[in-house]
Amino acid sequence: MSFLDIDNLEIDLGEFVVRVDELHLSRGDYLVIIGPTGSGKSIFLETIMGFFEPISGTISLDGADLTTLPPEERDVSIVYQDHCLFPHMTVEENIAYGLRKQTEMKENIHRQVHEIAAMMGIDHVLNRYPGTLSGGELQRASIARAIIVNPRLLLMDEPFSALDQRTKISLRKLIADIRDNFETTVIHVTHDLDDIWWLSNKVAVMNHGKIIQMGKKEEVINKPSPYFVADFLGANILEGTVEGQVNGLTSVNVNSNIFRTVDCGEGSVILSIRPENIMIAADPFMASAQNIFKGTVEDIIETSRIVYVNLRIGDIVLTSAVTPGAVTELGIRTGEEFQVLIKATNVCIIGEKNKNG
Ligand SMILES: Nc1ncnc2c1ncn2[C@@H]1O[C@H](COP(=O)(O)OP(=O)(O)OP(=O)(O)O)[C@@H](O)[C@H]1O
Repeated sequence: MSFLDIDNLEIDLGEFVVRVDELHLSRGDYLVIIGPTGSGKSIFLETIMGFFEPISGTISLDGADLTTLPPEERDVSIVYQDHCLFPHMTVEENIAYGLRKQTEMKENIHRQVHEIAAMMGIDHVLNRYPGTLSGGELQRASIARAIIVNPRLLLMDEPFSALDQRTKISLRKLIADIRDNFETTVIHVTHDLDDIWWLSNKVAVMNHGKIIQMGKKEEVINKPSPYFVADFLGANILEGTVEGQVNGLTSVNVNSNIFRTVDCGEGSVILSIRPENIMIAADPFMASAQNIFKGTVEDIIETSRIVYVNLRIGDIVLTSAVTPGAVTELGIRTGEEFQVLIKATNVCIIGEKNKNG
C-alpha cells in the first residue's frame, strides 16, 4: 500500500471517459501530469477532489478510502488557474476560510493566517479584497488558502498559466519551498514542461482519458515511451534498423547514418534523442561522445531562454537545444558546419512506432 493508491478508476461523463488503471504515490511525491488539451487531466484531478463520482474503482489516501467521501471530508486541497477566492471576503478571511471550518480558536486562526501570509509574501494585502490584487498576489493567496489546512494531498490545475514569466518563476520557487518544508504530496497539472524540471520527481502523461506513461521524471524525459510521449515532449524521433552490437553498444542505421546506443533492440526500432542532449562543437577534439557527425545548420529558432538549432546530417535533421550564449560563442549561423556530438546513453530505443500512443 502506498500513500496514495488509485486503482481501476473509471469516470464516465457520457461523451468522455477517463480510465486510470493504477496510480501510486509515496508521501512527499510531486507528480506533474501533462497531456494534450482535452485529454482528461482536469476531470481526473477533480475526481480525486471528489467533484466527479467514478462508476468504478477506488481512491485511497493515507490508508483511508476516499472514493465516496464528499470533497470537504477528503483532506485534499485544490488550486486552480483562476484564483477562485470569495470576492466579498478580505484576503485574510479567504485564507482563514478552511481553518474556520476546522473550528480552530480565533487567536490561532489569526496567528496561522499571518504566518502563512508572511511566508507567501502577501502579509501586506491581508485587509484588501481580491478585486484589488494583482494576478500573482491572488494566486499566492489561493495557494495560502489551500495549504493552511495542511492537506494530505495538494492538487494544482495549471496554477501558473495566467501569470507572467517573472511571477511564474517566483511562485515556482515558493511551491518548491512548500514541497521541501512541509513534505506535501502534490499532483500538478500543467502544459509547461518547465514545471517538470523545477518541481516534480514523477511525471505522468495523459492522452484520451488514460495515463499512457508514468514514472520517475528522468525515466519519462529520457526514455519516453510510447511514440506519442516522445513526440509530445519534443524529442527527436528517428526510425532505423539495428545492425548489430559492438563493444556493448547497439548500432542503429538511420538513413545510412550509424547511431550507437547503450539500449538493446533488434529489427526496426524508433530512436528518441532529447534536443538538450545534442551538443554542438566547433572542434572534433571535444569528442568523448560515441556519436559524432558533421552537421550543417539549417535554421535557428530563438525562444526566450533556449535556442533550437536544426542540423542537417545527410538525409536527416536533428534539433539541438542550446543557450543563447553558446550560439554567440560558437558563432552558430545558418549554412555553417559543426561537429554534432551525442552520448550513447542519450540515444534511446523507445520501441516500435505506434502513433496512436
Ligand atoms: N462535466 C463534464 N461533462 C462532460 N464532459 C466534460 C465535462 N468536463 C469536461 N468534459 C470533457 O471531457 C474532456 C476532457 O476535459 P478536461 O478538462 O479533463 O481536459 P484537460 O486535459 O484538463 O484539458 P486542458 O489541458 O485543455 O485543460 C473534454 O472533451 C471536455 O469537453
